[in-house]
Amino acid sequence: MSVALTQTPATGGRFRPPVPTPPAEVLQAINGLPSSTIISTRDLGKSYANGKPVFAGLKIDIKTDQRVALIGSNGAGKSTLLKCLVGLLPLSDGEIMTLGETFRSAPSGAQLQRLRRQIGFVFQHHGLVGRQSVLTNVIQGKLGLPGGWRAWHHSLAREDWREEAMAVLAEVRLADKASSRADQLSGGQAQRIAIARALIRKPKLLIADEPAASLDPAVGREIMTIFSDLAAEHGITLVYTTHDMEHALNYSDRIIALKAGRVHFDLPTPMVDRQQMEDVFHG
Ligand SMILES: Nc1ncnc2c1ncn2[C@@H]1O[C@H](COP(=O)(O)OP(=O)(O)OP(=O)(O)O)[C@@H](O)[C@H]1O
Repeated sequence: MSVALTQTPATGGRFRPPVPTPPAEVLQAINGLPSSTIISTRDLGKSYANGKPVFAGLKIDIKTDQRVALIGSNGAGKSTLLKCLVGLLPLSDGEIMTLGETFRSAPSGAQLQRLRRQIGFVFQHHGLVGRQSVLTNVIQGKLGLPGGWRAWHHSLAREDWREEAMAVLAEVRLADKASSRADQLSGGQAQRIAIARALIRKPKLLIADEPAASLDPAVGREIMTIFSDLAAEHGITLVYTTHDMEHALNYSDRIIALKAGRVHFDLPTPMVDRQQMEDVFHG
């Protein structure tokens, strides 16, 4: 415990070797977070068909309501890990518990369905249907939920879903675009709609893979602010990948760094200094 608590917070410290993860009660005391676990992994390993391990022996525990930045240089395995955690990619080794579903290799069909109902996804490319309206795109976030066939078009949707869609559009400050075609939006606006489409599922867990990577710096900061604020406001656990140090430092409660197939550090964000970050990307 003393190792973690004596780390120099924030900027400018000298490089130190990988730091052990503080115990759960220390993380909780620092962040004031509840202690229920939303994701827990044991000895997690993943190799693709070429056999080369992307990572091995990973142990990660994520508590509810945390905003977690998963960082690492290109090819470090961030996207692979994120997809494994939610059952979108099969594991090679180990075990995962996500949202109460425990699986090895891959979740069962029923587990996957339960997971998908509780998770919102946002990817680097927004994946909106360009020729459809913003309102329809947001309502399509309900696909896969009970009665989800009504989400194919806003004209089929239940009245309360249309109201929910307008409410989440207001939260991303784009209610005035509800009837615009999605292909008439800027990249930043489209990503805000993708966030609204994830939020309408009322997810417990929001997964975002490089959500700001293809946006210019100012718009990227705006998107990260929306993510971080909405997750905190709605009590949604947010796990996002980034290779932007500022996006990791400014919008998370906790940073997990992957390097050379291992967890290089796993710390509350205020305890991470810039030199440690530099070492992840350039060391
Ligand atoms: N479908 C695949 N088949 C084989 N190898 C893959 C596949 N997807 C990813 N990889 C390899 O796995 C490693 C990790 O890739 P991954 O995309 O998870 O990293 P990342 O940290 O998200 O990278 P980036 O920041 O560039 O997106 C890389 O070496 C990549 O080439």
